[in-house]
Amino acid sequence: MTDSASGRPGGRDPDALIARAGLHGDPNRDQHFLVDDRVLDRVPGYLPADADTSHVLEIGAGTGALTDRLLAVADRVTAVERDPRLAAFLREEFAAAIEEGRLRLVEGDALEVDFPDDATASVSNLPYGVSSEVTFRLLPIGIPLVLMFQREFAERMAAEPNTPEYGRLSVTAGHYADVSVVETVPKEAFDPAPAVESALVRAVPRAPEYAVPDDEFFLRFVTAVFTQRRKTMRNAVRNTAHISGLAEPDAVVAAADEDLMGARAGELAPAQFAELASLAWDVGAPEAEP
Ligand SMILES: C[S@@+](CC[C@H](N)C(=O)[O-])C[C@H]1O[C@@H](n2cnc3c(N)ncnc32)[C@H](O)[C@@H]1O
Repeated sequence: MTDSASGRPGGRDPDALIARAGLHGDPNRDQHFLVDDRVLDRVPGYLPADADTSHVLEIGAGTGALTDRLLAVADRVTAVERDPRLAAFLREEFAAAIEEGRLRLVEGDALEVDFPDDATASVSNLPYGVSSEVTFRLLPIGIPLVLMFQREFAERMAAEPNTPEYGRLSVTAGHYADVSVVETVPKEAFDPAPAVESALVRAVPRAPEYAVPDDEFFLRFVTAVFTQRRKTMRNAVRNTAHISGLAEPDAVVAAADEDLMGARAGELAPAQFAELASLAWDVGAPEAEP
């Protein structure tokens, strides 16, 4: 593909896009545009080889540098952008793709707009201020994701038990998908440069290797006990009933395996949380709304 506006080989030049948009990224609006062509060109390739790219969803399209690369691999792209100035620019810059029905631009907040029902994958350089909320809107859809995060967040998402990074985020993200960090990205790859390094994560959806009686309760239970990660599970289960919604936390502690109750949350594998959450569901009298 050639950048029709710049004549460069490859996708549209990210610096030229910013110049044409005529604005500077505003960090207060989570605007850090990816300007390293090599990174941009690699991003869509992190989708699994067998991913269906018929309809790719992009959150936070900015000046469209990634949108352009997505249009090169996808049949259709839906791009969400909250900033009206960027949305207006994208409509002009990508008028041909919009006209052809290959690009749909949704101007609005990614936390509020409806995502398309038939999206087959999402590839996004996320607005970091809402990356967690957006990710937990995307994960339950069950499509492959390639998402850029702050590096620390990415590493927490992909962490294994018994590491400092392992926590609520690792277990809850891992409930929906196999999560891995596929590339770390330096600050200089962005304009303006963010305060911290970034990383690209791939999430491949799959059913968890354990069963839980209720997804919502499982996630709530895990969230609750990790608020007391320095305590034994025995104390964490007892002290966090107001979060997990357990009316009878002592009954859970009494019925649970001694070894599990003596461990700390950071030492338990997802399947062990599932075992405990199932027990808690049966004997702990969870309330619907804590
Ligand atoms: C990190 S920039 C990425 C821009 C572009 N995709 C790129 O890679 O250069 C995030 C973009 O998300 C937009 N944004 C910020 N908050 C948003 C929200 N709540 N909903 C939708 N877009 C948002 C910003 O205006 C910005 O364009």
